[in-house]
Amino acid sequence: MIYVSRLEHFNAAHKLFNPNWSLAKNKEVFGPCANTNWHGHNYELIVTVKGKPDPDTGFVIDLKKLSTLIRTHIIEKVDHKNLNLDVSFMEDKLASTENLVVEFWKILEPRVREISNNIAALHSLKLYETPRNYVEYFGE
Ligand SMILES: Nc1nc2c(c(=O)[nH]1)N=C([C@H](O)[C@H](O)COP(=O)(O)OP(=O)(O)OP(=O)(O)O)CN2
Repeated sequence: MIYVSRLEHFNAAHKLFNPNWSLAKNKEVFGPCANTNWHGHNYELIVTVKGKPDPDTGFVIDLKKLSTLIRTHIIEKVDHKNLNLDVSFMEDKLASTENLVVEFWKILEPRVREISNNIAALHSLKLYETPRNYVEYFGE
């Protein structure tokens, strides 16, 4: 099994805010991340796909196609956006890195199979919110 990865980038604004709590409790739990007027991050998304190389191409997946897929279905939806206000798949969800990566998985998983003619499968997503904070998701 070979693991093939593509790195993409976006920046976005958000705040961590639980609408069921008071502002004071949100500030206590989330600190500056609950800032009323938002804050921003430069996110890095690493998409890893697994499979066996196609004997005709030597590719598990064409990385150009994978990049186009990620850009079309994820990056264009979130880049230079407010994750709390502008992104339909984050509606009614806390804009944490964990919740983002789960929504990204739901979007990418079936499409990776489709563009690879079922040769490849999504293996993991790694999302950096800051250079020191990241989450990984394997779809379980
Ligand atoms: N489990 C999670 N914890 C936190 C998340 C998250 O998405 N999942 N998010 C945040 C804040 O949004 C943000 O990441 C915090 O930013 P910041 O404190 O600037 O990030 P760093 O830790 O990298 O900065 P330092 O300079 O190292 O303090 C908080 N928690």
